[in-house]
Amino acid sequence: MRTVTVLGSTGSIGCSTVDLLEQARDRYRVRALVGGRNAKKLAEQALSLNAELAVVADEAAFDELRSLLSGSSVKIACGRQAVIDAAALPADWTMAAITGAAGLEPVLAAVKNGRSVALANKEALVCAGDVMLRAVAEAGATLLPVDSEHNAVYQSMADRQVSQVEKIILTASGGPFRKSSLAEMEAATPGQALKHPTWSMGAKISIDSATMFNKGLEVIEAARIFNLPESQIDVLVHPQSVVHGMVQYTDGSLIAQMGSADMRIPIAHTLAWPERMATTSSRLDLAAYATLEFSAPDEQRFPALRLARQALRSGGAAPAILSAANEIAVDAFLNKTIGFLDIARLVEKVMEKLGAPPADTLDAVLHWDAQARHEARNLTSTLAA
Ligand SMILES: NC(=O)C1=CN([C@@H]2O[C@H](COP(=O)(O)OP(=O)(O)OC[C@H]3O[C@@H](n4cnc5c(N)ncnc54)[C@H](OP(=O)(O)O)[C@@H]3O)[C@@H](O)[C@H]2O)C=CC1
Ligand SMILES: CC(=O)[C@@H](O)[C@H](O)COP(=O)(O)O
Ligand SMILES: [Mn+2]
Repeated sequence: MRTVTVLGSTGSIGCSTVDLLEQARDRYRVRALVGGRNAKKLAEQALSLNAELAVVADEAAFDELRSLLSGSSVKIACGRQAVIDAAALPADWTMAAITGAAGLEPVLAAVKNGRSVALANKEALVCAGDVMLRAVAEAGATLLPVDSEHNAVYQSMADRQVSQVEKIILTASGGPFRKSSLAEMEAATPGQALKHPTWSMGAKISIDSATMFNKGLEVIEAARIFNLPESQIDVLVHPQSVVHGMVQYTDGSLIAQMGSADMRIPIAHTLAWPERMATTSSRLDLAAYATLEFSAPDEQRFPALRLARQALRSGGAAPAILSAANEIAVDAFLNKTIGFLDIARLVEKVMEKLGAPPADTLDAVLHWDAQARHEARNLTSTLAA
């Protein structure tokens, strides 16, 4: 039996992970499940999987969790430190699926165990790349990419001919505004922006897909995971989301990974790695697709890609600043405080103000994350006025 922990078990990736674990009860024992504030879902999952521990980050949700799990053998805890402590419990495999920089310290705690960490939480690697990769190396941990594009590239590099890689290609659906004019995007509502054309995901990443900050964050994530410069990471808009990522080798071979738009496929790849496990996910019916389209992204309508590439080239805290400012801007857009195109405007302004100071320690990353949030909040109120 392998032991597993799921950080962010109540979210979109977390629920897909729990679904896979429920189908393979004989192979995995659940050490800890961690949620933000959804005590009902967390309790249901903990009972279904007979988890040793269930932790809810929000202390206000603790009483509900306690009453839902009273009489069961599941231990319970709450609060930020309890989340980090749960992540630190030794588990053979940990799913890191808390959204945003809130997931950073829990991921680092899991990495320190020196086992396998399946990384969905791209913001953690974007904001603290050096710190995380150093921790992975020091602990001898294995970082397995869950993000569909990175998992695709990882699978396409299975023969490990890394020195023969010319470039990698991340595909992008183009989001709900792929064909929209700037005027339409200026007036876009949260409801429209949340409607992803191909994937069903949490709110934050759905908005990131609509602005294409998701792809920008993914370029930075790929640079960290595959140790490649920004110039060797291409983005290709592919509205069908059938091809998830590709690796072009120096001999001209282009190896791609394909699959239906179901995150249980890459999650299963990391859960069973280095073996494979069966899933019930729908199989691709390529004959049902008349065409597969590919085109270059439009950086005029989607400045997020340019900003992320700039942050990656600048280095230091620039990616952390971009990601933190984006988190605040996405919240403000969802709360209808700012408009859709204001998200990128606000991030650019915060980047201009804070630049790219050094960030080679966790404290420095957290400091610049906090500064960026502060600047972004100030700008949000200016835009709202
Ligand atoms: N969804 C997808 O298909 C993909 C997601 N990703 C990445 O995976 C991560 C998760 O995305 P997704 O599942 O969509 O997001 P969701 O919003 O659906 O889920 C987020 C999870 O994190 C929990 N959470 C939020 N804040 C905290 C906190 N402070 N402490 C502990 N737990 C917290 C939430 O708990 P609760 O709901 O109980 O409040 C929930 O379990 C993101 O980084 C995203 O970019 C990457 C590729 C694909
Ligand atoms: C499923 C996944 O990995 C998401 O990151 C997805 O790629 C988002 O879609 P976009 O390609 O529109 O950003
Ligand atoms: Mn992705």
